Amino acid sequence: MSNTRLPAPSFRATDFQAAFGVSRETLDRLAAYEALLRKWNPAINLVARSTLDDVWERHFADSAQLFALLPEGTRVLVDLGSGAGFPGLVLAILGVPEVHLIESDGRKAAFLREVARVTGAPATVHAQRAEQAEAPPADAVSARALADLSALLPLAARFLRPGGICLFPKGRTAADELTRARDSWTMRVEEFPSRTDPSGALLRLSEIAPRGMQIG
Ligand SMILES: C[S@@+](CC[C@H](N)C(=O)[O-])C[C@H]1O[C@@H](n2cnc3c(N)ncnc32)[C@H](O)[C@@H]1O
Repeated sequence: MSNTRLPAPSFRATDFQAAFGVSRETLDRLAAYEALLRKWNPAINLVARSTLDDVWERHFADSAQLFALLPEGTRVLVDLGSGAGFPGLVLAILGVPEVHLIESDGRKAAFLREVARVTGAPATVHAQRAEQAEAPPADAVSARALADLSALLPLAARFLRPGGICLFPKGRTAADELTRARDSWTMRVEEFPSRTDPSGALLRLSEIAPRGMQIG
């Protein structure tokens, strides 16, 4: 995918295509996803109504920008607290081969299954809490807007293979969350600017281990 800056405002499908260089087929799958989101949202509140007219930027582009941060050869991605599918389901549509979406709300999980069915995305939905769900060892774990880093890391550690990485988009609290998390965890931290949230940061964490334990 190319890495041009996002145009604004009124960011639409054509802008998404220009920004990420995706194929016509991928764009069509995302358009089908958007249509389902609009259809289901009034009944089950998948995303804030105020963001529905801005899905291509606030949700699709915000998720898609993580694709370029995945290590080469990433096969299995586990997305925690997927909600309406951000970022995990977008990353499956963009080409991650095996994505596991973990979402404890049964109605949201049903929506995720329907989007995966309609778009053919390689996503398996687990209608369970992340504390209980099982998935194959993950090359990468993602989560957006689920929890503070100190709560996220033990959840992510349940799924990560040795040497796996975490991708967490964070808002302006990123630095404070990192400081607190470092009390209990050692990790390599890389921070990238968010292309959709000027006050946010994309955290890529690797070499993650509880303090006092050797890295696997
Ligand atoms: C604030 S929403 C964020 C959804 C999505 N990641 C996004 O950014 O749009 C958090 C989601 O996580 C789910 N959730 C909360 N705790 C969870 C847990 N322990 N395991 C799995 N899902 C959980 C909620 O049902 C909700 O859909």
